[in-house]
Amino acid sequence: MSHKISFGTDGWRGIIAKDFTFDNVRLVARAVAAYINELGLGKRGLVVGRDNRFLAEEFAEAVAEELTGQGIPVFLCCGATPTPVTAYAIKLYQAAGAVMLTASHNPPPYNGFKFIPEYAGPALPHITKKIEENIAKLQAGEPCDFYQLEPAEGRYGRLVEQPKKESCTEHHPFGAYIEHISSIINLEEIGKVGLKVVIDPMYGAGIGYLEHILGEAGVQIEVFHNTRDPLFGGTLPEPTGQSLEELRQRVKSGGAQLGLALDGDADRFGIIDSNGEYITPNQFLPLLYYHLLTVKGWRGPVARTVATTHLLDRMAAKYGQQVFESAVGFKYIGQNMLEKGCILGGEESGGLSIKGHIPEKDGILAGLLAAEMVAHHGKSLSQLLQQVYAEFGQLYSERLDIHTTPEQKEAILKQLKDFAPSKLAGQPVRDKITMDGTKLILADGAWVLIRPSGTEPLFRIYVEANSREQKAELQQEIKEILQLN
Ligand SMILES: O=P(O)(O)OC[C@H]1O[C@H](O)[C@H](O)[C@@H](O)[C@@H]1O
Repeated sequence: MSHKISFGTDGWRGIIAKDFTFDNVRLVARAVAAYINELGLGKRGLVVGRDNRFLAEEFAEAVAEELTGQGIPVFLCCGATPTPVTAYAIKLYQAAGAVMLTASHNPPPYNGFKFIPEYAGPALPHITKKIEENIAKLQAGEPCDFYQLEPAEGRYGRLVEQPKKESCTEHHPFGAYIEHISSIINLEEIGKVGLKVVIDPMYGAGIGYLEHILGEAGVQIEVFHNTRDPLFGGTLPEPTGQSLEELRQRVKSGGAQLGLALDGDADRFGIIDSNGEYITPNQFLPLLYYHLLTVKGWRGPVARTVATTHLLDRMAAKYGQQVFESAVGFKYIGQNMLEKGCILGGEESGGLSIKGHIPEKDGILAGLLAAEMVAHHGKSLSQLLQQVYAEFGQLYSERLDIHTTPEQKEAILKQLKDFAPSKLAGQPVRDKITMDGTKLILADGAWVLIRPSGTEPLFRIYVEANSREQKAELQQEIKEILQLN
């Protein structure tokens, strides 16, 4: 039976054994091979990485087999590998791209397939469209235009030449990635100040990274949830305020300066301050931009999505810099970073990267930057935040995730088409942006955005306001208008 396989906000996701079957994974791998060979890049090879989920090794081997079967050498990463490390390995091996098998922060029954092109950031829609077309052709029994390449030697091309388990680590991009990261982060300064950091890799592919880098730098480390568990301890591997309760407790009870968490494939970050407070991405991104501008002395634009805080815009304005706004998805941020020379790209869902790194979100990098900021300023992140608020004003932002039936979803989408209120919460609507959902900007700078998620069966309502009261009022009004109460 043929399944509809499509690449959403960030890759194809499916339930293991239902949609995410060996047959389908092999099919998508062949479609990727065809795409790479159509470009004439096959000989450069593809990196294959995978997270810690159920049957991860077996799925990665199946992908490697299909790729090598199409004449593409494979750099198979040994062990669970974070998405940003798999992406970095493309640069390291000068490969034509990478396949990353992960369902990121989705529930345990899921797995996923991300294709990362040679620029080492998430694939843009025109690329995934080509892969989807190849999938359809293969499903219909039509041949794709494979280039006739010499098949690579052995099952895994270059890597299978040394298939012994003990030599796997030699091919792990871990060491090179750490060296690269160490050239971006001031580890010396972090090591000097006697920091204590608690780390929660959420049983995911990021196990070992933050603890190794910070530990080597001389930071006192406490780590938990650092064994493989495809059931993620009964929770979701998503580092949000609600899911980081244990990290919060451990930071407070252990007198640590920071708590750092990663999602299932370590491309997203979660940060807990010394007082146990969850620092949201919308708070951390402005802090980081400020750090890059004032401490590192960098100058350059910032890339954010429509759903991300406008506090970044206020900073950019003060420093005479531009802001590039895009639809949700790090693929668009990555593109803006590459094309517009942004020094920071980030989004409210917990993804960021900076100049000098790959255009892919990286939770490990984010955690290390948080440690660098705390070490440099000798202050907690919430103290630093107060400083930023004093200079740029405070904004209150929140995202509500609303579960809908397919019928409700259709009805809301219809309603949104002509959604153009002249006022919201008593403020005139100044602007309407429809690049992803509907965003309404009010005269006083507050804004709301309503959009369907591309990764979950949800509608998201984002609000950013000038006060807590205004935020609540806007949320209530939007829910009433869309009949979501
Ligand atoms: O809001 P959604 O469409 O569900 O997307 C939420 C997030 O999904 C993935 O993690 C993407 O990599 C992110 O770039 C995106 O922000």
